[in-house]
Amino acid sequence: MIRIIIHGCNGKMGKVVAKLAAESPDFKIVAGVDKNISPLDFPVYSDLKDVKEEADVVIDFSYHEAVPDMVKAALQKKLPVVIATTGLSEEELNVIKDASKEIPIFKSANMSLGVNILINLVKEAAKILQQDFDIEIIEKHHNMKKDAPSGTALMIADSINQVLNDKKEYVYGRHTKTEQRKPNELGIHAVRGGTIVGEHQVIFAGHDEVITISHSAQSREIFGYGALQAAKFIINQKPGLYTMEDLVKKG
Ligand SMILES: NC(=O)c1ccc[n+]([C@@H]2O[C@H](COP(=O)([O-])OP(=O)(O)OC[C@H]3O[C@@H](n4cnc5c(N)ncnc54)[C@H](O)[C@@H]3O)[C@@H](O)[C@H]2O)c1
Ligand SMILES: O=C(O)C1=N[C@H](C(=O)O)CCC1
Repeated sequence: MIRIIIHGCNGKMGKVVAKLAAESPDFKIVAGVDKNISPLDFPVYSDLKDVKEEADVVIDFSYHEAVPDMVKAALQKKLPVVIATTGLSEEELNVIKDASKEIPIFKSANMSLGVNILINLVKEAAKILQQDFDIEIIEKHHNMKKDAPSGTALMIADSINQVLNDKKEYVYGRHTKTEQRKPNELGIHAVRGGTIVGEHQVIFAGHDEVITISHSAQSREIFGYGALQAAKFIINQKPGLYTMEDLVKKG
């Protein structure tokens, strides 16, 4: 049985992870950490460094500013970490990279299998269509989401640039009255409203034809399930920074 500490346990995703873990014989939540220490079915602390329970892994769905201290505490405790939180700054990402020299860290802006398959399809399409098609990404999420654009939209954009030798320049939420679109632009647009779980559309627009590759999350459970699979994977790895690609490759 894998013993888990949930960082961000009182949030929407923290609660989904706790529910899925409680339904499985493979996982046990031994403690939670949140700045909101409302009681749950397991002990809740305000800081990972104060957690007394023995654990095998930390799963983090919290807020970008909370991630560096969480990673430093995991490093002290020599605990592997699964990071799902998005909106991380360069500085925060560097803390993760440094820590991954000493502990195994899994990080993905989208824990669903479907989005990771979408990324493979988008990379292939981008290679084939790069000359004649403009690429734009539209993402839609619920009105409680703090970061925009989504971590997933940025991950998709980066994967396109990876196969196109960094030739795309990101343009966020385009608004102009004087300038037309340049061919090297990659537009990224964020919509926020209601309870939308997560929608990503990658649009390849050519002359008189449009190809759209899209993913629609129908529940938060797909992210929670993916995070638990990532926890199972990361506890057996050497120190390093791992992604969904490593998990999918392993099968
Ligand atoms: N990678 C994925 O598949 C995926 C899926 C869904 C959400 N997310 C990301 O996960 C994060 C959380 O999403 P959510 O919808 O659960 O948000 P949420 O706001 O519902 O929950 C975040 C929780 O973190 C807690 N928190 C905030 N600051 C903290 C701090 N300094 N220390 C400890 N706890 C703190 C909050 O109190 C809250 O309970 C977001 O960044 C979101 O984009 C990622
Ligand atoms: O609900 C959120 O917040 C989500 N965030 C991730 C992102 O920013 O890409 C994944 C989808 C849900």
